[in-house]
Amino acid sequence: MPCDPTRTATPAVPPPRPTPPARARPHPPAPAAGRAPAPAEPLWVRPGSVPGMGTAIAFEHVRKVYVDGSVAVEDLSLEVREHELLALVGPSGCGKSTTLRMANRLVEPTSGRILLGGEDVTHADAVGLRRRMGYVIQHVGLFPHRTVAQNVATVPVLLRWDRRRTTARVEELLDLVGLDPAVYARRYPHELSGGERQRVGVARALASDPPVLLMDEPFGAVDPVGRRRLQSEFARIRRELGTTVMLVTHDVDEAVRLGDRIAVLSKGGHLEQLADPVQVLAAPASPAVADLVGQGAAVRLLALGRLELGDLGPVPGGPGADQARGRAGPSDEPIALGASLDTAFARLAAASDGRVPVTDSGTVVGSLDGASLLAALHRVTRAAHDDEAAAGRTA
Ligand SMILES: Nc1ncnc2c1ncn2[C@@H]1O[C@H](COP(=O)(O)OP(=O)(O)OP(=O)(O)O)[C@@H](O)[C@H]1O
Repeated sequence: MPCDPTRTATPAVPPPRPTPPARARPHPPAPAAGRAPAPAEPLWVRPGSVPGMGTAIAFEHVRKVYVDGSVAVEDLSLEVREHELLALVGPSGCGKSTTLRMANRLVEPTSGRILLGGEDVTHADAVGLRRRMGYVIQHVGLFPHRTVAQNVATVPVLLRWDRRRTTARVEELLDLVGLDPAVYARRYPHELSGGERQRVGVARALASDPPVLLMDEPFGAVDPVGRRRLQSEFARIRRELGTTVMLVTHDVDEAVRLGDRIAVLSKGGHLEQLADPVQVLAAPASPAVADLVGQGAAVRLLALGRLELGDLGPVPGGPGADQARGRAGPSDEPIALGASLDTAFARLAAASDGRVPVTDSGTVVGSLDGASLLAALHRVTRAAHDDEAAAGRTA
């Protein structure tokens, strides 16, 4: 992950945030027994929000040429919507990290404009800008001689929060990322596993509740199982906080699992496609995207598609049903309408007779077999093609 060597990612003090909306998070985490009471003001003020409400970050014709003449990003225009997670994927060296680092000016753009919440920050004070954005990188960069609690408290201390508020915040964050403060707060980074260090890095980046979080291969140093767990926990945290996230990853599965939208880049920061995960998988906009999503696209789509009524065969035992095969046996546990297609696939594979009853609010509304699963997959793919075509018409 190359960068301008003169620049650092020192977290610092964010400007005051606007008064939170009255619709604060409905269930703030309760402080654990025996801990310092939570301060009167809510620690989490941003409710989980729907993406697409406005533009959080806009890149306008941004270009980066490094001092040795390498053109990392030729001419990139891209918008990150408020509250969405935009995943940047693409082959090694295509300019993902450069793009991310231009957002917080760890790398200075050569030309073009970058807007944060509508404000042109291309020439704003870079340190001040970084104070408004969390930043998580693969090798977390925890301070080795500070405890976990001190690491997480880095920004609150810079913000001169009082001790009680800082302690409450640190404990809340550690709870949030699944590390028991009683066990972990006093440990040092070398006393943690890679996955635990990664969690501390995420907690530290979230400590001041930044509206925007930049993440560069944040789970890259973790083994596949731990990575999967971290991803789902992070997805949950993000849903709760409504943080806007720009995530760089090599891992298409990670982009599909976490991204509201995916930006596929090719060499020179060329934007090949910017679309939701289903569209990228089912309707790749160019051979470069098709190449990136590869042979696994159909399997990945299974995880994204949902079972709908129109996909189903007749109700087992109902009119028109194949009576010989139709009735659900005790081992054929029904599956709910709206279940993900990969769950449906797994259930079907285990079914005693290749058919699974499907229920809606407890009532059997149809049955699932191989043909219906295929129909569902085709439906998802067709819809993605239609959406992509519509996007092309309006572009
Ligand atoms: N400080 C630098 N000086 C010169 N060239 C650089 C510098 N940083 C990056 N580059 C070049 O810019 C291009 C884009 O690099 P960048 O790190 O943004 O790509 P990437 O897509 O994040 O790659 P990876 O996935 O391998 O991390 C590459 O060709 C790289 O060699």
